Amino acid sequence: MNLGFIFDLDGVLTDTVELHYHSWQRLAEEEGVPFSREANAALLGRTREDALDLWLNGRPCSPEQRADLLWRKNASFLEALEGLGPGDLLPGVAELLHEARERGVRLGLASSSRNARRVCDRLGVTALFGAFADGSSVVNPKPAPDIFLWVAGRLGLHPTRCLVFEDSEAGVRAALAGGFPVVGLGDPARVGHATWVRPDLNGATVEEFARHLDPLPALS
Ligand SMILES: O=P(O)(O)OC[C@H]1O[C@@H](O)[C@H](O)[C@@H](O)[C@@H]1O
Ligand SMILES: [Mg+2]
Repeated sequence: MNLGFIFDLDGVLTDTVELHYHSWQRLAEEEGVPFSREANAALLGRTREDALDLWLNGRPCSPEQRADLLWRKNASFLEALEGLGPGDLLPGVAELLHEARERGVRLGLASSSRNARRVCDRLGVTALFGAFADGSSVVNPKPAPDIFLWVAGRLGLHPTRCLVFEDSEAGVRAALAGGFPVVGLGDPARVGHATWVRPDLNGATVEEFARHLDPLPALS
């Protein structure tokens, strides 16, 4: 089918947002600096390095300290990942992925995380994606559109034929900048500028999204 779905990972397919948050929070406690859930919202969709800059909030940091903080943050995240399994897909995700596959919708994954493959392997969904991009795939990260354009290219589809699913402000901006229609998932204060907004993917169907795309694809 001449239609693609491109998924962000953290906060869209699974709730690793919470694991990233706890890793940054733990680092903040160890360093004796402030951090909050509100501050964490700005880190969503950002690469580890860009997230560190936001976490530092202007505090000075040497290259050696940066490397140490990044290593510790990731070590703590990897530790938390050990408990992750196929049961941790968010509500509606497994159903939507499998319906899309059955109907021939081309599936792509576009995540800023360099742990994306490890996370998808744990969730048991890696093989569903015809194109897979992680935090090492493009030079310019979200909110630049590059990662979505790269995945659409690998799927062989024009951006207007691919629907992006995102939970972060940076990700929604990236998709819109690339000319993609985008479904923003979660708090409208964060993703309200998306083409459509939904609380999550619970109850989502291919038909619901496909009918928004012009020209309408024939669903078999
Ligand atoms: O540290 P990692 O696993 O490479 O992840 C980088 C980023 O990946 C994104 O998917 C998350 O939304 C961000 O919160 C995270 O900072
Ligand atoms: Mg996300």
